[in-house]
Amino acid sequence: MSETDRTAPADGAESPGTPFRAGFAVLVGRPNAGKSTLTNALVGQKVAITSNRPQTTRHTIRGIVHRPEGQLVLVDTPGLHRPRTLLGQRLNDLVADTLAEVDVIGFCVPANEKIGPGDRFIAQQLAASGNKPVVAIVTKTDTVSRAELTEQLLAVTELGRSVMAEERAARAERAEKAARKPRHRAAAHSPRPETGEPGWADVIPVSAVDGFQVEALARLLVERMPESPPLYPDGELTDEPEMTMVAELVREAALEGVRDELPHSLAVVVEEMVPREGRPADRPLLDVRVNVYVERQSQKAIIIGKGGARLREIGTRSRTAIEALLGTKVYLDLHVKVAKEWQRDPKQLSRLGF
Ligand SMILES: Nc1nc2c(ncn2[C@@H]2O[C@H](COP(=O)(O)OP(=O)(O)OP(=O)(O)O)[C@@H](O)[C@H]2O)c(=O)[nH]1
Repeated sequence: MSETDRTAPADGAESPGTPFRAGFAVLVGRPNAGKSTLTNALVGQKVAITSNRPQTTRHTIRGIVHRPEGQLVLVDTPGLHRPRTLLGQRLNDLVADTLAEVDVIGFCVPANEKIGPGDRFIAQQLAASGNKPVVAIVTKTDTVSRAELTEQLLAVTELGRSVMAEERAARAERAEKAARKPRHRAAAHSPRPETGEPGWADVIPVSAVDGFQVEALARLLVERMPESPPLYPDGELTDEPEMTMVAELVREAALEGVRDELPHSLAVVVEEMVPREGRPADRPLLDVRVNVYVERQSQKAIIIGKGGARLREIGTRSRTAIEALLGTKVYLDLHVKVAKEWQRDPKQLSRLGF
């Protein structure tokens, strides 16, 4: 892309003297914290796939928020987890890589659930991850009373204060230890002493459902971006390849109404998307071939259902969603395959795009 492509937007909406800001933000939080829904609310169009099952977002999906004063490239990550399987580890690596690349981190904590070990674990990771500002976002405020919200805001603020203070103490201790070792003495002088109250850069309550404070959050995040021309042309909402979004739609439909353990054992790969030949120009048809991978024969049976009923349902539901996404008629060819222990097999993982 040439420099001229990256200059300020043609509408000239920003006021003279105010520098345009652009950069990257990521929303993290435990599964179901409301990250995908908030991404959609900020971007203003459905790009990330939501469902009421945890862990539907395996791929990093970017939404782009355009505002007169700046541009926010939003990366939606999977939930940050304690690693259990290799897949969990991969997800965590993905999260760590993403954190290193962004300008600001939004830490989502739902208003309607007590802060748990999962939240604390993520908060500690964020504190340890270094110098990126972390904005704590209390999500789903429409589900609680004012008093409950106040209580949660205080609890989240206190969580930030405690994890940041612990991290600061740990760093000071490490520096002191290093200073006692003669060969590290020179390096021990370099870290600057940390000043100011430890804690989150900001704490903000939002509701993606009724829109409460979504604009305020967008402004707050844009303010944290570096001065920069827009990174993407106006109007571009996502740069996620269509195939990944199609895979996410099938995955979402396949997870609907099935057992809790299935989400971890399910991967969706779009093998092919090709326009059907010989169709009239005004009535195109897209052939989409998709494989759904499960780990065990028993899981395959769950997906397929009695007499293939569930698979037909999944097909219809995801085809409708894909047609809406791509704006064209779709013929969906859906297959369920068993890929044994794929969660623990690095070769299979990379074949499936993880
Ligand atoms: N009432 C209410 N529900 C919300 C809000 N935001 C999200 N939800 C619901 O909470 C559930 C989880 O939301 P997601 O956006 O999928 O959560 P997530 O953090 O992306 O979840 P993972 O993909 O599992 O990491 C869904 O059922 C949403 O409809 C909100 O502002 N208000």
